[in-house]
Amino acid sequence: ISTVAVSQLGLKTSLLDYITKWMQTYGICVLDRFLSEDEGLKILEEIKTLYNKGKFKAGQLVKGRGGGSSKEIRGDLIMWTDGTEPDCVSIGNLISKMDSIVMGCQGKSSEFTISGRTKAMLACYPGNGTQYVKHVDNPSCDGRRITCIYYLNKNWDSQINGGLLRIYPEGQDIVANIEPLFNRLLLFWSDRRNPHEVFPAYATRYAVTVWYFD
Ligand SMILES: O=C(O)CNC(=O)c1n[nH]c2ccccc2c1=O
Ligand SMILES: [Fe+2]
Repeated sequence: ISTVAVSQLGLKTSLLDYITKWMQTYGICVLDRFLSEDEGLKILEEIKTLYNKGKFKAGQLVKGRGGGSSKEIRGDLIMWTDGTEPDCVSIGNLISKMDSIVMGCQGKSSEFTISGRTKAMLACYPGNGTQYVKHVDNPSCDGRRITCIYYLNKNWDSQINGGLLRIYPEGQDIVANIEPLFNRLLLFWSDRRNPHEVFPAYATRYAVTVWYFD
């Protein structure tokens, strides 16, 4: 995570200023077309391959309507990677580009005092009506400051496929409805300022999440 990476990316400070302003004003920032179409497709292919190899494990098991354990429907499925494995090269590239913008915002606002991050969590909602109930990512000051999610879902339409992310910014009577669109990057403060939920998804829904620590 170096400033050299930022300059190599040729990131104009205007992008970093844009991110900082949105994070300060709304606590949420959406960047569309974050990578090139080709890079996005490579990441999607890597994730599908990993998923089809059965490398994802149950993120949360939810009780089916029957209530009994036999009725458990599969919830979201997840896999952790630091992007250095041979079959995660494009995911590794995504992580370093996420690092470049989050670290690039260092010093632009007191809230961006970032000292590290988690590995990347690859998540798949298998499209059987799986949802993620309203929650706060970091309700207990566990150090996570920023949630950074990259979506990979081509031609997604929440009217048909569900899977909308709805954020309820604390103290505001507005909500943010975010479609999990291909090549879209989302950042938001991980703490109580941003309770959020994922509506039931009726098509396979992929995302890559990294949490940044202060
Ligand atoms: O995919 C989204 O749009 C938002 N996603 C979330 O808020 C979210 N938050 N916390 C998690 C913890 C473990 C496994 C999956 C998750 C998860 O999808
Ligand atoms: Fe979350």
